[in-house]
Amino acid sequence: MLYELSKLRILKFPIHRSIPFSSNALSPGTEIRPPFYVSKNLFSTTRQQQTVNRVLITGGLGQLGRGIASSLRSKLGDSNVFLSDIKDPDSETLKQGPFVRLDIIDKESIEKTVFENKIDGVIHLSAILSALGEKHPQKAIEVNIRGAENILDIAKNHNLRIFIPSSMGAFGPSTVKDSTPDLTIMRPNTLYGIAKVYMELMGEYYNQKNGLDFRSLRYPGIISGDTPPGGGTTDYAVDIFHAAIEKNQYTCFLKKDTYLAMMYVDDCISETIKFFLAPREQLSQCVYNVDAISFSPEELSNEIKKQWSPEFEISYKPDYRQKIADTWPRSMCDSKARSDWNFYPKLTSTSSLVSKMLSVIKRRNEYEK
Ligand SMILES: NC(=O)C1=CN([C@@H]2O[C@H](COP(=O)(O)OP(=O)(O)OC[C@H]3O[C@@H](n4cnc5c(N)ncnc54)[C@H](O)[C@@H]3O)[C@@H](O)[C@H]2O)C=CC1
Ligand SMILES: CC(=O)[C@H](N)C(=O)O
Repeated sequence: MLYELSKLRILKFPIHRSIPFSSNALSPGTEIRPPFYVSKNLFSTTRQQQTVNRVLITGGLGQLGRGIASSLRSKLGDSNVFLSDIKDPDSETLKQGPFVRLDIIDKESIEKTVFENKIDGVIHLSAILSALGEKHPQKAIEVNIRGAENILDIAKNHNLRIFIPSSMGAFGPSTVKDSTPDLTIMRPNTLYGIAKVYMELMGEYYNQKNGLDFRSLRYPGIISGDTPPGGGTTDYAVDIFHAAIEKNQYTCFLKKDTYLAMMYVDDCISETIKFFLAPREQLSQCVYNVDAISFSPEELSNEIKKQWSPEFEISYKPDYRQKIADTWPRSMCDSKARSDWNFYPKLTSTSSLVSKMLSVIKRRNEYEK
């Protein structure tokens, strides 16, 4: 079925005129009412719904959104998963299910979408990633901090289950770098990391105080062959494959011995959906580390040489992203995720990752010819 953008795009707003907030502007006895879809703590502070049936995904046109939507649609039904983004989708994406154009800063439109479509779960992916955030600090604050505040507030007021990915970027230079535990020092020095820590703490606060069903996973760098990464410090581990296939050469923006925690996109998606749909009783905490593989650019390039071409050449030209990478974990301890809700990534070696990435990109290039 083709879901028409124009039908779902919020064009036919009920005209909501703002009432001047000076008491002089109101006649005595005037009642100030918020629009019908704006609610305030409709639900008791402890009630949590047991299932989710209709889900809104924000920031859904980035590296992870379409894959998460497609996997969730296979479980909940195509029409029950609403993809949204500030960007417009391509026609292929529109064919797959409902799409709404939403800016995460526009709280009123998000709340209206939630209300009108009987949304009971949110996967909030809108973000400005680490490297982009250091280049555009105001944008990072706006999207990562104000955006998270908006969506958490809506989830609290409408009793929605909410999943927001955190990141290994929530850790900082003073955090232990190997097998970083769930609970440890968190003093990140990027705007991205600071926003993630704030989001985690606000989610946990609403969980304790208002019973919000808040869930978060601290992802490592996510590696995908068919969707490009959105401006992070771990992007090299995707770019290197495209460069190898296209020109047998890559200039890496990190030093050759920079180890970072990583995960293949299929594992990220399947484990995220498992976690999002898990019964709340299975979860002993709101935020969990998840991890799969750790490698350096040199190790990755040696494996590419082995599996793709011995002629593949890599050179190193570290830039501002090196400073960010130096503050992040080489690996994270995810034992709690494994024992509580059975987190189980399938792709856990550099050689299997390289073989998977090469086959996905080659297949995609063939298809596009
Ligand atoms: N991809 C990765 O390696 C990792 C991702 N994460 C987290 O997972 C989540 C999703 O990540 P990706 O899909 O990789 O990010 P991405 O950068 O590829 O996509 C983010 C999306 O947010 C949208 N967006 C930006 N400003 C917006 C606004 N004002 N309103 C609505 N949408 C807006 C963008 O258009 C984009 O489609 C983010 O929270 C990210 O921090 C965490 C760790 C690793
Ligand atoms: C690990 C992340 O959060 C992301 N990939 C980034 O590099 O910013």
